[in-house]
Amino acid sequence: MTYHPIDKLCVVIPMKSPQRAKQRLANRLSDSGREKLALSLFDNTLAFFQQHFPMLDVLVVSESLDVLNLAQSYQTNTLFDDGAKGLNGALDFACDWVTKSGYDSQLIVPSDIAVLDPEEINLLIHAAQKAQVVIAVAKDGGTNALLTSPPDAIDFEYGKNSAAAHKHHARSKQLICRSVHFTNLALDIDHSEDLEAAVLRQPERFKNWCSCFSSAVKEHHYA
Ligand SMILES: Nc1nc2c(ncn2[C@@H]2O[C@H](COP(=O)(O)OP(=O)(O)OP(=O)(O)O)[C@@H](O)[C@H]2O)c(=O)[nH]1
Ligand SMILES: O=C(O)[C@H](O)COP(=O)(O)O
Repeated sequence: MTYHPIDKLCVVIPMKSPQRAKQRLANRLSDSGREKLALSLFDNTLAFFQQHFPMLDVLVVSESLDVLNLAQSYQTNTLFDDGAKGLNGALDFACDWVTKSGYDSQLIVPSDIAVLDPEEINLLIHAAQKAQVVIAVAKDGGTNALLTSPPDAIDFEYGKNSAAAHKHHARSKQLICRSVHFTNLALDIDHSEDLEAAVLRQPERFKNWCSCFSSAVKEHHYA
């Protein structure tokens, strides 16, 4: 098995405009609730990398100037993408920036992971020493982290069952690919059940969105 050292790594965080985020929660949260949830998860992601991985450069790609301003307050690099080509288009644009800026590797982390765990990120980076593509699989078969060396090792195909699609791309290019299943990294917040799972892990942090929870969860945690 080839040893593939990680030298210069850039973390890429895509974030759509909060106004159009968390659509799958539209039947459970008000518009301002969805916006606040998206921004709170994004802010938590920025704070996490600043606190636990200050040695890593971060790039935020978004069509929202408010999002890019918030990112700059955490001293990240920022890239405006108009969002016309969706998540994959924004990531192609970001990947181009990362490659041209001389990074050897890229770690894409969406801005809606409920609980980020430094140990899991360290394991992911460690796995990339022996694989050009490392995929942290989401609870629904999506891709919740994607570490590629070089950054443009594979095409991005985020969407339904993207973990399998990314694995397929890596295999078809004869790249070494590792899929990992981490408890925290698997939980991005898409549906109300995901918020319920998040509250079991961090009740205080997620209590503001309890209007979204089933009454059983509310009674159990906030009686
Ligand atoms: N820059 C950018 N980021 C995006 C775009 N679409 C999605 N994202 C980000 O990609 C990650 C995964 O997004 P999704 O789960 O598809 O979208 P979401 O807003 O979290 O939820 P839904 O609206 O319910 O799909 C989140 O960090 C989003 O903010 C886009 O068009 N541009
Ligand atoms: O992981 C993906 O491919 C996209 O982010 C969509 O997946 P999701 O349904 O888990 O958000």
